[in-house]
Amino acid sequence: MVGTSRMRSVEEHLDDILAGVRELPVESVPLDAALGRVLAREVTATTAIPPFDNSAMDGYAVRAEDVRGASDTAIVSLPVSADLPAGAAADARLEPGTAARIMTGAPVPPGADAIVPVEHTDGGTASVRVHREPTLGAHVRRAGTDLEAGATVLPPGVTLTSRAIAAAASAGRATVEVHARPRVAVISTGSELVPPGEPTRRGQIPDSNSFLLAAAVAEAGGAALRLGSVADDVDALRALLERAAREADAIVLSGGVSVGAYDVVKELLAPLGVRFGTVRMQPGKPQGFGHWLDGTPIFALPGNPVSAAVSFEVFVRPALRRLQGLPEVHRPRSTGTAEVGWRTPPGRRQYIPVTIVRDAAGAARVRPATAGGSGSHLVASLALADGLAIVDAEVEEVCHGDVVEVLDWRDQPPTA
Ligand SMILES: Nc1nc2c(c(=O)[nH]1)N[C@H]1C(S)=C(S)[C@@H](COP(=O)(O)OP(=O)(O)OC[C@H]3O[C@@H](n4cnc5c(N)ncnc54)[C@H](O)[C@@H]3O)O[C@H]1N2
Ligand code: MOO
Repeated sequence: MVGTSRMRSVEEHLDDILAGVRELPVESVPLDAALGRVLAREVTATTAIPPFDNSAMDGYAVRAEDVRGASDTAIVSLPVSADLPAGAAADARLEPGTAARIMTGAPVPPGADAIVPVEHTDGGTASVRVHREPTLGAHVRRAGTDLEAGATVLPPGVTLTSRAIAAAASAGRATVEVHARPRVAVISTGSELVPPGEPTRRGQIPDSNSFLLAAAVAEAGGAALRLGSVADDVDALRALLERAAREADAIVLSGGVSVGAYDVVKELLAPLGVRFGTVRMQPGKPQGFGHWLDGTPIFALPGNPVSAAVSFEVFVRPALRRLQGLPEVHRPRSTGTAEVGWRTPPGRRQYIPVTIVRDAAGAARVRPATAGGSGSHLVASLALADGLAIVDAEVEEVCHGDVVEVLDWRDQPPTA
């Protein structure tokens, strides 16, 4: 349990979250709707791929021995005994001493063991003059050379790309079994918030978090339901949460989790068993996680925009990947060299937005992206960041030339 007395580690809080979410059910979707979805059951080939021996060239199917030695000075002439366009169903044997005109993709007739490309002939239709000898098996694409019938085309857990969808189609599948896409309700809390574009009076600011978090949900493969912002009012928040729980598989809130007098998120949710506490990280110190009355997981993230972005990356994104049945919930990490020095908070792991420049060999150089360093309110300059540098709690200062851990937002691109 997150105590208010003791700061927990990032890992402790994340373990709680991952233990508190379950893979969503499996559904069957047509290939047209499969992009970005996570495969739940393996796809096997209904037939061999390719399903039959076929020609890789427009030309003539022959018995290689019938045209052995053919050259510009020793032209071999054969009668054309069949015409086989792609899609031809004919399966008559190629009679010795004849050629079948054949197009790319058409089934190679039994008995033929080489294709002579049309360029090596006179292109005749009644008979054909061959002026180059093919090697045995030339330009014949054998059945099953891509995959044998029954073989695994795609294993469970893969995110379906355009290439993976093509593989499923070629395996004779019209639908695939995938995990449901998590529907995630996003709610900002705070009486100071107004929808972007509307006039603000002193004290008010545009709600950026609900847009940040909804877009981040989509980037993580979920379907966001952005319910906007709600004032610091318990009844209004309760009504919105009831709707969110009905319509979504998870709820992400921002704001109202610190120690302020109007932190309604805590006021409403703590009595329901949602656990609030502090995590040894910066930004993102105050965190809440638990479940609504019907079991819908609720993430209560801090309201500062950089804190919300970092908290989503560190806690919500892994959970959304778990809900989708992805085997790896973490984004890959690498390292980078600090191009400038910066201060880090004592006793808390720092997640600082950085620009990342890679040299030709892939080595990364990083520098803080937000002009004011790691200030958790620096939402505008957050847009300049390529990722986060992660600095251990024990480190008090990063010096020019130090190697730091790097999480690159450009790695593991959106699942949809
Ligand atoms: N006395 C203390 N005060 C604070 C502490 C603390 O330990 N003791 N912790 C600070 C830290 S760290 C953070 S992070 C914030 C978290 O506060 P809340 O989650 O309660 O968030 P709010 O107070 O509602 O807002 C904080 C900040 O962010 C702005 N904000 C909120 N929502 C949005 C939004 N949707 N779009 C754009 N900006 C938003 C809000 O206006 C505030 O400026 O608490 C510190 N305080
Ligand atoms: O921890 Mo707060 O999240 O610094 O901004």
